[in-house]
Amino acid sequence: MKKPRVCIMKTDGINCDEETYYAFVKAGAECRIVHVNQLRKGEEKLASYQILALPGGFSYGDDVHSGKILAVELTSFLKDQLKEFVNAGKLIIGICNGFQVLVRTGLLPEQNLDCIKTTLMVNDSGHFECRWVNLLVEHNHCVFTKGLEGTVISVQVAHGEGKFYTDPATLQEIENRGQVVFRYAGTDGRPTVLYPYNPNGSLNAIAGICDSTGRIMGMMPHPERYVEKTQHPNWRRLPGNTLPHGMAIFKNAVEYALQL
Ligand SMILES: NC(=O)CC[C@H](N)C(=O)O
Repeated sequence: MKKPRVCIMKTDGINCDEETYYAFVKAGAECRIVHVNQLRKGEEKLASYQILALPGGFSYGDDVHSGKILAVELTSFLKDQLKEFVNAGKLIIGICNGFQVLVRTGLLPEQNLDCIKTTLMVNDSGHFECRWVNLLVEHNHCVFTKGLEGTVISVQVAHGEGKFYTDPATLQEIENRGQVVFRYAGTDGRPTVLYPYNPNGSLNAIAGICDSTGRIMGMMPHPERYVEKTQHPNWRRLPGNTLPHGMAIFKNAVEYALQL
């Protein structure tokens, strides 16, 4: 069977590309790590892929603002290719720094490459947060979380600028359209704005959102860091049949991309 192709975008400072590669290969995809300069020079084309993954890391050292420079590169030099990719019904996932890039391009929340409506700002704690958190998966139309809706999953966060923030009207729009995919949850599985369960002070406990088609998704936590059972610190105490929680996200993407 033909495997969907994933373009894992790389540039200076990105450091989760190999883990993302591993997760997508495990989910059944064929992956290539593509430097943004290869796309800029025309050596690679987004059109030859079905999934675009923007991995975590510190692109350009988080200079100016995390994800900003890569976002400007994408909107300045690859705008037409990105539009074509999105209009073809393909999938985009942004993880952590990738989510920061997606909001700064305007692809999230609403596929509008000329309008930035949301941001990810410095954590309320004022420092980098690197640990496991619980996420409640919302019931919505997101392609990546099919079958996970209503469950609470464990994943890692590792960021300094992860506080989801926007103006009240946009927040309301995102909520009304059901674009919230993940919320930070307490030990009872309910969304919370309280630290440390909500690691950054995100509005409405938002940890990830998608666009209105459900095909573009960004999240601050790292699902690619929980695709093997033994990556969980408590794995010996988990029921034997527990699937690593991050895996479903990559499997859903690959399954959807098979039809493209
Ligand atoms: N792990 C990451 O992607 C880091 C995200 C980002 N550069 C931050 O610290 O906010």
